[in-house]
Amino acid sequence: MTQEPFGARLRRAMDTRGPLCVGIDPHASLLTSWGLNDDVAGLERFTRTVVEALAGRVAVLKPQSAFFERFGSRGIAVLEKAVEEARAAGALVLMDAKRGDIGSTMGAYAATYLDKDSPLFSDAVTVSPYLGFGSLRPALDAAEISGSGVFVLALTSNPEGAEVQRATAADGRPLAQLMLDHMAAENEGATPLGSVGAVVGATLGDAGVDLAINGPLLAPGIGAQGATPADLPGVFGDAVRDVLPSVSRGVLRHGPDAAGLREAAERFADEVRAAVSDG
Ligand SMILES: O=C(O)c1cc(=O)[nH]c(=O)n1[C@@H]1O[C@H](COP(=O)(O)O)[C@@H](O)[C@H]1O
Repeated sequence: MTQEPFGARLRRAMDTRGPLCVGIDPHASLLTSWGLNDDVAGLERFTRTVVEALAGRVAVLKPQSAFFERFGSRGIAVLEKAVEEARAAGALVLMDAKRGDIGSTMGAYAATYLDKDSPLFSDAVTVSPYLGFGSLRPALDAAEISGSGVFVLALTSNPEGAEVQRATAADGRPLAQLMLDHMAAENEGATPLGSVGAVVGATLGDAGVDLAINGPLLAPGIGAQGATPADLPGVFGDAVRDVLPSVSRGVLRHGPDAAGLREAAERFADEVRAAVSDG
């Protein structure tokens, strides 16, 4: 059976479960504050708690691969299990791996995250286009085949990003705009939403670029990095309805209590709904 495209599945998940992505970022400091050891057993317990509390409720879970990779193969095994269990509970899994390389190597990353037969197969993956948008072609093609999605960095939430992303490209456009225009071309004609998303930080004040890519806009930076759901209309303007806000530490700090995690996620989703309907 052909998988329904990611954009359509995401739109439905956001409508039914609420417009929120919760990041699974097992920082050493969070493991400690949850009363866990900073080891594989702690990682496993932390991840299982988040998945059990939230995978049946939130639209998207976004594990940050680095926090699992730092434990080597046993950390990756925890990540594989989390992806499988979160998807089985109905959450879409966005693997935050931020991969980017020459096209031939990008093919191997695509096989890792976007091929149905891979143990790390996810609903979507984050990638960097700053080796040239065309270097992402293997990932874009693999996503189309498996009905998965690709989130491409455009304007990241960190202040250092601007020196690259707002630099002027050869044709006079800001580099981020050039990338967004490539994304819009990939999503042309898709309904209700394309499967190529952009990453645009919620911390930016006013994005200052044209965000009409007909695809989802992942907005990290809410919570620990200082942005709030109320900032979203100012950053995204008319595109705010396609925004998928992402929160990691702002939710995770309410663990290990499952009810605390759920309440925090619900509160953020409610605040996002209110901000979007006012915006
Ligand atoms: O792609 C991302 O998710 C991402 C892009 C970006 O521009 N900024 C950003 O913070 N992120 C990720 O989003 C998460 C933010 O975590 P918190 O600041 O704890 O909510 C981290 O996993 C970051 O790696």
